[in-house]
Amino acid sequence: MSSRLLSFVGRTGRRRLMSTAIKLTTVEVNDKTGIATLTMCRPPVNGQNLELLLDIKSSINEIKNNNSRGLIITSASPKVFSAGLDILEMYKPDQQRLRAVWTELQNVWCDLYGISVPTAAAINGHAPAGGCLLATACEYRVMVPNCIIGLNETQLGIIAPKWLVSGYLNILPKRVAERALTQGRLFTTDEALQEGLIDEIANSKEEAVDKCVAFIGTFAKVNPVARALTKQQFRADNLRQFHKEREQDVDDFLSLVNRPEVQKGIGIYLEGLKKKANKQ
Ligand SMILES: CCCCCC/C=C\CC(=O)SCCNC(=O)CCNC(=O)[C@H](O)C(C)(C)COP(=O)(O)OP(=O)(O)OC[C@H]1O[C@@H](n2cnc3c(N)ncnc32)[C@H](O)[C@@H]1OP(=O)(O)O
Repeated sequence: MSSRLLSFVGRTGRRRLMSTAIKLTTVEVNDKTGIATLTMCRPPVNGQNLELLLDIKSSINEIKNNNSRGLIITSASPKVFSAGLDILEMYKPDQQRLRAVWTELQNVWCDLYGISVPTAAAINGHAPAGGCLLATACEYRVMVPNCIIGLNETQLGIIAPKWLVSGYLNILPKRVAERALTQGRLFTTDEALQEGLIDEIANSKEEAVDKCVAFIGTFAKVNPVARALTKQQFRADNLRQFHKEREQDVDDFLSLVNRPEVQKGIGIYLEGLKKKANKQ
């Protein structure tokens, strides 16, 4: 949860500042279907800063504990599912915070990847890098047209670690995954469907959510315990490997991000993003 200072005029006529907690995610459970929708709400692009990651984690845990029949993840932004890690967290970073950001990204991934209920991503906008990570941790993906999705880390001079790549490898043939990762390729919606990175295209967010609901509905007559154990069987090796390496992975991430040439690259990339945004 992040906090914001609200200014108001109190009874004495003096202006006061009040700190309020703002959640960057919402969870809504549909009474009829029992399916929970987790919506990311950090405008403009759901950049994954520490606070958003903490809220996603707490929402996944809420869904784990409220007997929901399934989880759909989506975004409140009209054009972007998530732009991935907030690049400002990686540029000239505070070391303790950077460590916490990466640890929470790991937590979000393993909670979403390992949750027993069926999961689906209603990708209602662009989903590069960490956005793609969230989508590929799910069991099903529906995306709106004319957007991009993929792991573009090499374009930023950083390397997606094995646990992050495992979502890709669950979905794409190894050959396609290797080429896409080494190129830092971002797939258009049509290309993503063609390669199997997404399962369906929908014309709107509402249609994407409906298609996710239909996917989760396919398990209605399947024993949920048998389903969950089967899912775990498929995902256990990746999770075991991740837990073995997670601490080393945090150290590797920090030392990579702190390299002067990587800092320089991130700075240039950020400038490019800002220039592009100002031109629009
Ligand atoms: C061991 C090491 C392992 C490393 C593994 C790393 C794993 C994950 C890393 C990441 O997730 S790195 C993040 C990579 N993300 C990107 O490269 C996406 C960059 N963004 C875009 O391409 C576009 O913004 C978009 C998502 C396609 C959306 O385009 P749109 O035209 O709708 O919006 P913009 O005008 O470009 O942006 C609006 C506004 O947001 C700022 N912004 C965009 N993305 C980010 C971001 N990831 N972090 C921080 N800020 C971002 C952008 O600069 C604009 O800001 P203003 O100029 O308006 O202030």
